[in-house]
Amino acid sequence: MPMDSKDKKQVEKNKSFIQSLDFAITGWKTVYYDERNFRKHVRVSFLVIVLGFIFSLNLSEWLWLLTSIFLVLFAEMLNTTFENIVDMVTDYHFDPLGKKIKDVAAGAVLLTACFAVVIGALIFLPKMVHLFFYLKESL
Ligand SMILES: Nc1ncnc2c1ncn2[C@@H]1O[C@H](COP(=O)(O)OP(=O)(O)OP(=O)(O)O)[C@@H](O)[C@H]1O
Repeated sequence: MPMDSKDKKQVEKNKSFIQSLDFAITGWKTVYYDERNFRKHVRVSFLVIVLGFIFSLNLSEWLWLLTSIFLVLFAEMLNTTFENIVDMVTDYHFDPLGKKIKDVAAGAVLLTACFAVVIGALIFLPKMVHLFFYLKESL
C-alpha cells in the first residue's frame, strides 16, 4: 500500500491543503495498486475515452460517458473503503453484518457498472452499426 514514510504514523488533522491533497492522492494510488477491479475499470475507461475521440462524441455524449466512468470509479473506491473497515473491525473473522456491508457495497459497484454499460451501448452501438453499414457499402 503506498504510504509516505514521513507521515506514516500521523493521526492528528492535516495542517495544510497541500498535506490533505497529498494524502488524498495517496488514496488514489492505494486503491489503484491494491484493487485489481479498480485497475480493470481504469483500463476499460481509458479505452472507452479513446473510442470517444475516434467517434467524435458530442458534448452531451461526453458528459454521460464521463459521468458513468466517474460513478464506477467512485463506487469502487467506496467499496474498497467499506471492505477495509470490515476487515479492520472483524480482524478477518466471519461476521454476518460484515458480509452484509461488503455485499451491499459490491452491489453498488455492480449497479454503477450496469449503468455504464447501458450508457456505453446507447452511445456507441448506433455509431458502430452506422460504421458497419458505411464500410459494407463502400467495399
Ligand atoms: N469478515 C467477513 N465476514 C463475512 N463475510 C465476509 C467477510 N469478509 C469477506 N466476506 C465475504 O466475502 C466476499 C469477498 O470479500 P473480499 O473482502 O475478499 O472482497 P473482494 O474479493 O475484494 O471484493 P471485490 O470483488 O469487490 O474486490 C464479501 O463480498 C463477503 O460476502
